[in-house]
Amino acid sequence: MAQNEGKRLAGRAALRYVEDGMVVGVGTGSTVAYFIEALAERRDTIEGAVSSSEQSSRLLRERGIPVLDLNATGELALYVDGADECDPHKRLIKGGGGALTREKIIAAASQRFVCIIDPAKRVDVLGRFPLPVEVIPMARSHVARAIAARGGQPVWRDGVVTDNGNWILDVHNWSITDPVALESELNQIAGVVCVGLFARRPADVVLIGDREMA
Ligand SMILES: O=C(CO)[C@H](O)[C@H](O)COP(=O)(O)O
Repeated sequence: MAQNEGKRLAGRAALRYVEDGMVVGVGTGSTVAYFIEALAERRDTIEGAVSSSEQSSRLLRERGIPVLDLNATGELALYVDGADECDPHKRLIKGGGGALTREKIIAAASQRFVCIIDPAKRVDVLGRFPLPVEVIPMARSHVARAIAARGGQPVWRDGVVTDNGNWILDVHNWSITDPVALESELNQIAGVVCVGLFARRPADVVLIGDREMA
């Protein structure tokens, strides 16, 4: 299956989790763009969406879907987002699109996290995709040294500024055998805003193309 077709199928398949009257949490990326396209067909039946990025907010508004403030909506029933990697325990690497912090906030505030991926995103062990870490700009070198001391190879995503005004380090060559422990450990480094590991709060449902992962 071509990768884009897998993304399109997954984006559409997530519609079956959308219920009337919902406020839907919406992630970021090319797979999510397909979901937003499908969600537009339901725009008259839902209340609106909470968006994880300026990019998704723009797409939602273009499709006539109201973008709501998470501070006003309370907890959400559903969050739909893509991922860069997914292991057999539904733990994820996210943040290839740079929206990891807002994505993690919405995932934490949602009862059900439906992750939509194409088959190429499945891995046995996380870490082939470089792990994104959002950092406060003045802490970039400090965090990079701390990560290097733990065996990772951080590379600054030079020129990229997140929606929160921060920078991103992409950590290469890490075979992440204990993602829950690593997520906790990296969160302790001063200057780290968010780690793109979604292991402490994994996805609840993973749709690979239009098929649900067991
Ligand atoms: O985490 C993300 C953005 O921060 C995306 O979900 C991830 O990068 C996958 O993107 P795509 O659907 O374009 O392959």
